[in-house]
Amino acid sequence: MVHPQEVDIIVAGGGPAGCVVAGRLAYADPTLKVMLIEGGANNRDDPWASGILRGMHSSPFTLHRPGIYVKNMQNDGINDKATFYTDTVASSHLRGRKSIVPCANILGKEHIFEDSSVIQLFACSRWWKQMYTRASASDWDDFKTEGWTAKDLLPLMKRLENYQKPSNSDTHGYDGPIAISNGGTITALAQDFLRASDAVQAPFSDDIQDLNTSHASEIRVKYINRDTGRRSDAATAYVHSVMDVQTNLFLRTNARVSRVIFEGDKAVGVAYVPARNRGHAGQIMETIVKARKYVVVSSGTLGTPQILERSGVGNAERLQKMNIKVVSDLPGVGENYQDHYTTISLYRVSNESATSDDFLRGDKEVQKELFQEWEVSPEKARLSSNAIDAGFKIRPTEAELKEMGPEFNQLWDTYFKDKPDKPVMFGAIVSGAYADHTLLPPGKYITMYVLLFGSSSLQRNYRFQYLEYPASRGQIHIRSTSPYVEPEFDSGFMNNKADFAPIRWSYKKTREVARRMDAFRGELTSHHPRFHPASPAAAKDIDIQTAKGILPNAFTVGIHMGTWHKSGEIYDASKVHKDIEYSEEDDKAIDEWIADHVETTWHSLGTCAMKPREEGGVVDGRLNVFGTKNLKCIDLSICPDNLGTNTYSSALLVGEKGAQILAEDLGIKIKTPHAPVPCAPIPKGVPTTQMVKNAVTQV
Ligand SMILES: Cc1cc2nc3c(=O)[nH]c(=O)nc-3n(C[C@H](O)[C@H](O)[C@H](O)COP(=O)(O)OP(=O)(O)OC[C@H]3O[C@@H](n4cnc5c(N)ncnc54)[C@H](O)[C@@H]3O)c2cc1C
Repeated sequence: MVHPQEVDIIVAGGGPAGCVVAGRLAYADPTLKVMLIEGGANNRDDPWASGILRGMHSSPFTLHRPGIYVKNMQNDGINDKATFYTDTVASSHLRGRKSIVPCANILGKEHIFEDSSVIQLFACSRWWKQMYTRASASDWDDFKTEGWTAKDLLPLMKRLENYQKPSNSDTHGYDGPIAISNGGTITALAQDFLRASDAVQAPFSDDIQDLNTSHASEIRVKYINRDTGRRSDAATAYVHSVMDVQTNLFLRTNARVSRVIFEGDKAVGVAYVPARNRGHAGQIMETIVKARKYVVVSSGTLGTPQILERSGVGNAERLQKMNIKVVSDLPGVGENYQDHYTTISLYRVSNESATSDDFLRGDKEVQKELFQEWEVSPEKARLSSNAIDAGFKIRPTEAELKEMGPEFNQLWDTYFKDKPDKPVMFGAIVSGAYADHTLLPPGKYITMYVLLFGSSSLQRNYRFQYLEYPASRGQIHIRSTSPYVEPEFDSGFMNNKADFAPIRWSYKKTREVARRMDAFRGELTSHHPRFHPASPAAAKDIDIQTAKGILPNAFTVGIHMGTWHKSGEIYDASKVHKDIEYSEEDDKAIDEWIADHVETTWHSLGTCAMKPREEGGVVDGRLNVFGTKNLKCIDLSICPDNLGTNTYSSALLVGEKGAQILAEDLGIKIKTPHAPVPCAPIPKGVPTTQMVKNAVTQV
């Protein structure tokens, strides 16, 4: 079908929030013409976008299979499912290193990763993209905006979920389009992790995503449909579902929105360009689409401010330097960038442990077995999970707080202390090495993945932090009117020395958990701090007995670097572990390791903040861009404050809230339940893209 040149609503950007807005509005009113314009490819029928629907017989790698996610994270110059934003500014505390923030570039954005729901960890966006966590109630209350408290938002949180796990909490929804479950098989290592977590005072809970729990462990919950074993992504759930049953939702992919078109201060359409500028002798060839009612910019924390600036909405002085006509002078556009920190450390586990290592290494026999398992019973297959099956949220104890120093304690007192629902750290176990397997010795691994919410540099919209650490605010701005020119990006990453303390704490804490696991067989020394060899804290690698089990016929086990490797102790099931004691020198080694390896967590938010205009705000509580008409921003860029969570659920929620607001403005009603989500099982010979839930039974 030829797309119309004029519609009622244009949604620019098909990440999770954009998919929700476009799908909800189009389904609410079949007479409303909605166009969704996405810079990346369509995830439907892409065998490598984990999370999509696809014929089951075309390739052993067809992937809506959550276990394949890592491939979408490769920064190899070929993978175009992600955009990699590199800091323009090197961090003063990372020994001059620049950080990279990946961002999905595909419909449903997952989570090219974390949607970037298609990419999420192992599923959408970042390999973590499949991970379901939710912000604490007080995170939303902290927005201090009418209509945005946790209580206001709870019905919308429920509306988006098809929560498939038993729970005693009444905060979940059960007939929404996004399926949430534990995924397929839960590894034995996850249970081992939970027992060990309990030993470090992080007790088990059946639901730590209830908006209030901040210190407990759980079996991890993911954006995976329990019945089909497939990734549950926003594009499939909200957009493809509507396009299967109605004709008023127009999807344009591989199209980059260059700017919003204004008549005076009224948004009346957008101009877009091809995603790749390879034709027309490099000239910029724009296509214009008109919007009769609204233009919604949903291009994410990194994309939305760039579109606004190219359209004349931003800091007037900055725009005038590029000869851009100013529509609204909003100095807050592109400012207030926030994120989270992440570190990972690798541990050896027993040779009998079930991990994803052989599969990820490319062992053909193992791959065949796992793919076959998925074909036969995807609902319980190992590939119907990202192998991140357990995790915890925690807060530091009094003693730990003391050790973390005065700077962190200042943040604690201001931000965390009186809000007991806020965790400081989220930790999880990956049953396998999240690492390049060509660089690892043979054997079985677990990865301890840490996500840190309690940092000063990245939670910089607290007034005391502004005052105290003005250099640490992140920002993203255009350098040119061309949509093809990379922006100027300063994530503000690790520009505050105080951030080392909580990251150091999180390394020590997860190390104690790993050491208490039954499967623990040592630390992969290359993935730990370089402690002095004589320090009692020095990492110890695999014990000789386990090493011999890996290569029983080898002659070199135990020989290393012209000397003998520092072997770990042989496993002793009855051993009572004492916490490792660290000297000042050990802490220094940890800090150097942090400086070299800490990364952002791809939880970008805040660059078009919802707060009063005089405080640098860009949108009001109804998501209208100040100084314009018929223009809204609906994505995580609108968050004025940080959210202590993997942010996909929040992006979906902001999408639901935005759809609700627009429906009210338009005088229409959101329909629930949403259109039937295309789903498996897919009978042989039936084109999968046409399948909807009801049709399955008719075949
Ligand atoms: C690799 C990775 C893994 C992740 N894993 C998880 C996870 O496991 N769990 C979790 O909760 N969160 C995860 N996240 C975070 C989560 O994906 C994001 O918070 C969420 O996607 C943000 O949604 P959004 O709608 O605000 O914007 P985005 O997801 O950024 O979507 C914006 C969309 O707009 C498109 N776009 C940008 N500019 C333009 C333009 N000019 N024209 C047209 N289109 C444009 C982009 O291609 C993108 O599809 C992950 C993120 C990444 C990057």
